Amino acid sequence: MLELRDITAGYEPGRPVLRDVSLTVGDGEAVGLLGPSGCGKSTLARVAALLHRPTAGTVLLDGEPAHGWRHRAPRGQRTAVGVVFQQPRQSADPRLTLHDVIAEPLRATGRRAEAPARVAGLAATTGLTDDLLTRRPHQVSDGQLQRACLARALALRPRLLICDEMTAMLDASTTAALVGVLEAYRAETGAAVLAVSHDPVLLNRWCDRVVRWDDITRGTTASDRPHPL
Ligand SMILES: Nc1ncnc2c1ncn2[C@@H]1O[C@H](COP(=O)(O)OP(=O)(O)OP(=O)(O)O)[C@@H](O)[C@H]1O
Repeated sequence: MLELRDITAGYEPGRPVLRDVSLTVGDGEAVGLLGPSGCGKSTLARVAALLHRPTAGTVLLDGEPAHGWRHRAPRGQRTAVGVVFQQPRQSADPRLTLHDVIAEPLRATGRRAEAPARVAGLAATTGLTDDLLTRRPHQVSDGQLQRACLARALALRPRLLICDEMTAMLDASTTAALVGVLEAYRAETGAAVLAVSHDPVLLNRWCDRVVRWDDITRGTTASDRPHPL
């Protein structure tokens, strides 16, 4: 489903935060990626989701190399992948109602007509009531907003879900609810998952296989570099 080959990526020329990282997620497989804070997990997740262009290496989705990132990614590749980030408030437009947050991918792909039925179904799946759907992000809790972000990630029925510390800021019951939603979605659709976290207990419970950052990188990482004084 997803193959990351010798990925090098960063934010400033000549200063990669990760180097020569390789990782594969098979069809229908749930892979956990475990690593310390700051090593580059989120950066790699963004590369895998075609949101951040690597400086070197290849991203393959279903064996097809990716050539475009963000809005330049081909629609077929972009819509095959759903992403949930750690901070829902940074990834949801504060002007939109939760209904419209969830419907965003449908609107962006010209499928607006499907939104009412699809959003209602996703809201039920993720435990959002009609009342919450009419509110804006600042009028709901982090957990409620993250439920909407997960619903948004599922809106186009992705075949790969990338969850970057999806539950890091949530309480135990919301964490269990969201992981339950994902497991039900996988059971129904056979989708694959790449779950990024620094919590081994969660990843071991949730994933078929857990890989450690040190096992997938051959080069130095941000955390290896000396900090400037
Ligand atoms: N937009 C950015 N611009 C510049 N540097 C960044 C940016 N995002 C991340 N970095 C830097 O890249 C390095 C890796 O960050 P990244 O968020 O990928 O790590 P992480 O393993 O996901 O960390 P955490 O577990 O704390 O979320 C860090 O040194 C970070 O400061």
